[in-house]
Amino acid sequence: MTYQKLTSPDIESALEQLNSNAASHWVIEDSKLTKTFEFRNFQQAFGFMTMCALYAEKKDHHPEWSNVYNKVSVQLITHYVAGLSDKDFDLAKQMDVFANGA
Ligand SMILES: C[C@H](O)[C@H](O)[C@H]1CNC2=NC(N)=NC(=O)C2=N1
Repeated sequence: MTYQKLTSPDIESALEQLNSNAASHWVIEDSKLTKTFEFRNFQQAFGFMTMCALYAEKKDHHPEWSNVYNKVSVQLITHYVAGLSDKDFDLAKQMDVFANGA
């Protein structure tokens, strides 16, 4: 996994692939890969965040996010390249896996 900045066409195809998975609605906002996850309650939301946090630390790639009760708003960007990289799409995909299992 590299810190290579993705070009616009790269991002388009990576986004299409990511959103082809069930119930996934990632969008690009302010050049960041974003999604708001909604859970049954705070416990489910925080469980999701815990799993993501451990994964993010292992991968050394961290989300910008905020939580209000059952909602977790996520913004992914690779600061190192001031844009998106494969690392953002890898983390997004894994977040979808954790959310569906929550
Ligand atoms: C030193 C360390 O590898 C870097 O600061 C990592 C840590 N986590 C990171 N997370 C994100 N989202 N972008 C980065 O550029 C980044 N850089």
